[in-house]
Amino acid sequence: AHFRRKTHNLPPTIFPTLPIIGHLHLLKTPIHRTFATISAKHGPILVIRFGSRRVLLVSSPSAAEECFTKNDIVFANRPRLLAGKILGFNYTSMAWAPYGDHWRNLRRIATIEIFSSHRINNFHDRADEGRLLINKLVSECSSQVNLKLVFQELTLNVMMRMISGKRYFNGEMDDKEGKRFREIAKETFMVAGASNLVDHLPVLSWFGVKGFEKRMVSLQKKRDSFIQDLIDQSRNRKPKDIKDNKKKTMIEVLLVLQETNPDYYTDELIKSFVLSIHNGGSLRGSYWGFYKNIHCETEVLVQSQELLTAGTDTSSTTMEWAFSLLLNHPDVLTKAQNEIDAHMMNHNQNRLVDESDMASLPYLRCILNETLRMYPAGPLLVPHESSEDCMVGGYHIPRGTMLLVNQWAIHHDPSLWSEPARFDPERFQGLEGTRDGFRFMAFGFGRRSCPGEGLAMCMVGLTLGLLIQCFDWERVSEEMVDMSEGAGLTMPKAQPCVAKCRPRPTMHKLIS
Ligand code: HEM
Repeated sequence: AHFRRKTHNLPPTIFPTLPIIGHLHLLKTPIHRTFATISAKHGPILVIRFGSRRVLLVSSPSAAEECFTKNDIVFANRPRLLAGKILGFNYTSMAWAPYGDHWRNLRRIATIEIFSSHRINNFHDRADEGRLLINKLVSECSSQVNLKLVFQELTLNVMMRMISGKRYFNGEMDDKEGKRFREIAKETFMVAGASNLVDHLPVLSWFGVKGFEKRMVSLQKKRDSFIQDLIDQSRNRKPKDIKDNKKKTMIEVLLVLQETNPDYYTDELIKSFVLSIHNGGSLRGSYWGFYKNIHCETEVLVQSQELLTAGTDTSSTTMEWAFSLLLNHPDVLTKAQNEIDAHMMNHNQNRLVDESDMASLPYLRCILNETLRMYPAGPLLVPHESSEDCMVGGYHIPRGTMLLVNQWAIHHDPSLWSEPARFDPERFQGLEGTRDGFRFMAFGFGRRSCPGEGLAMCMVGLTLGLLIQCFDWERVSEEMVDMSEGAGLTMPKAQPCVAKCRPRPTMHKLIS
């Protein structure tokens, strides 16, 4: 059943709404699919309840457009969820900060000091990580390659090199510090796994919730002290690095700012900044735990996020989906290989692709866009919250409403895409960039959209380009790669992508 509350002109809702938990009982994983089914039945603008929290669920381009254009400032706030309090440094990190001066300043620093193309180009070498990856694959080629691990380690190395100049996987850092980092990463996975409780909602007890909170707090302490150590080390190294402007790490950039304004650029701020950057896309939560929190208020939604694995999570998951699609569509893989070969031939060059080639490889970009359409790493974006009353689709939306934009539903709407379930990179031919109005926006839109977009596209594009250029790839058996989505809000693959590769004969010289 479905009705409209004419009196207040609120959007339609759905029945039944249960006491305390609201509509939480309806939520089955993968949650973006459940929401898409609900919206297809009841409409693209709906109000549902997560316990006491009012949630606006939007799943059409025109409604999304209204939220992120005329109402962009109103929705630029974030809801205060438990994870934001604990992992988001009491709501001071970029992703969790309420809309206001502090958030604006973080975004401004990030835009200029971290994500400007000048900085992205000068941060510690992603191409170098690419080459190390090729070496690793050449030596592992005889056996099957677990691409999930390969991509996770690569993106962790890239992000940590950018942040602190260090790499922690495969190589030099097999010391105490590397071990500590890898342990934190592992624990993050465990906490993430343990808290994926949506299936067990009815049996959750207050103790379960408290136990989880305790684990998050303890994990956060370890991350905090890890980053503090990195800051202290950088502080000791600083004078000589400052001169070498090009090779400054992110921590060093922030330490220079600390000198000019120590009261604002405290170590706390640097830590929250580092973690929210590192956290990258996973702010939307690599998973959400929904619980019935009987004890406290009637707050029932807890969004959790990974930190140390997370900035990497969105990018590495995107790489994994892209590669799985390519393994299942060898014709597309060959076409991408031909494009890279032709590009090199046209320029009379015999070298590995680098980021500067990306603009000349439109088909590779189509593959990325089509991957992000089918498997957007933030299928529901990150939750927003309205800071004032506003109107969407002619409905009245009260202040304090949490906004979820189901971009997965928009990306799979058959009235917007022909055969949405088909992998068809050609459909993006001619599109420059990563946005197609409001029907395709894998990085969000407006003030709160992803600041890491440029970096992510470089990192994912370069990695795929190198692997396609250097190796021939095959599935491990006749069977197609399993494409099921695991439980979680960053759209993880249920099964890790495993493949076989062989260096291409024409590339032997270059990669040996
Ligand atoms: C393929 C990779 C990625 C995808 C698909 C992605 C997507 C997104 C999306 C959909 C949002 C939420 C937008 C909204 O709230 O409406 C977001 C936010 C964010 N992303 Fe990304 N992202 C990716 C990679 C990264 C990387 C590599 C970084 C950092 C290095 C990053 C940093 C952030 C931050 C800090 C926010 C929060 C911004 C704010 O609240 O002001 N992302 N991302």
